[in-house]
Amino acid sequence: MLDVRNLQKTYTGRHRHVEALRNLTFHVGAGELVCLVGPSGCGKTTLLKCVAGLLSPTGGEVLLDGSPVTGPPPGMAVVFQEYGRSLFAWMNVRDNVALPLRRKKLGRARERELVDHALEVVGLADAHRAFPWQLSGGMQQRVAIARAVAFEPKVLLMDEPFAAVDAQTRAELEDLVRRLWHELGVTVLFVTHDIDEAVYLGRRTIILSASPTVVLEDLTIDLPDERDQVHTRSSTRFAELRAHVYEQIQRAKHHHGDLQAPPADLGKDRAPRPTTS
Ligand SMILES: Nc1ncnc2c1ncn2[C@@H]1O[C@H](COP(=O)(O)OP(=O)(O)OP(=O)(O)O)[C@@H](O)[C@H]1O
Repeated sequence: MLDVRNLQKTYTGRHRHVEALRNLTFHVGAGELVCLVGPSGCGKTTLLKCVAGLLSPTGGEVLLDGSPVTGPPPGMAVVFQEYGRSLFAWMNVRDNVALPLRRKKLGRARERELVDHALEVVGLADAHRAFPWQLSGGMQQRVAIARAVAFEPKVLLMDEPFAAVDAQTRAELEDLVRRLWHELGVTVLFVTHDIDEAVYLGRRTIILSASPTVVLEDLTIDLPDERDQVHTRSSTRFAELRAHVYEQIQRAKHHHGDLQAPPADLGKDRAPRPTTS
């Protein structure tokens, strides 16, 4: 479905060159939910923008179903962290959600159907006439998610979408993403700097090194598929995986792409079984 091959990105300015991504290769299968985690400034947003076709890589390529991504592909939707900036204050919830559908020219009835369904699944059916500034941060982020859902994407890219909401709202939104992923069968690439979130959400977590960035580890999250905030997070396996990702991130902070990635520490009893795909 989604292939990132030898992706490189160097920002070139008049006085400054920043090699953000050195060499990234990974594959996301259809219907997977994969998290990307790494130290602050390691290039997560840069990577996501390249995948979304919003930024041209310096080298390598992104393929969606075998076709190179050279601009925003029709089957992709992105949810950014700054929901406040992605919603238009002068449009009500319904119009904000409907906005990207306009260029699909689906006809009014179908558009209404998609918007109603999207608002229903994110739990905002009653708030469709409200304006963004009348909603809490968590509700505004739900509107941004509804907008992505209404678009019926094959691939949903999420860039630290819950970084700005409180812990309780974050937990609710995490469960919402898992539910949507299950119900819609959409492929999700989820960027986060939150280690718990990276373990809780998906079946795989890709751990990135510090910039210039390479893939440090592609870790299988072998938690049962039925997850909930209380039992999953208090399970022994969750704690083991969390500790492992934490240690890897600590290592990642000192590990730049110019070094050979050392193998994951498999010697300890509690170490998870990392896989590379
Ligand atoms: N437009 C730009 N011009 C020059 N350098 C940039 C630009 N955007 C990002 N960078 C640099 O590229 C590197 C990666 O930035 P990026 O925002 O992708 O990292 P990140 O992992 O998303 O950061 P954070 O965890 O803080 O959100 C940083 O060194 C940053 O300064």
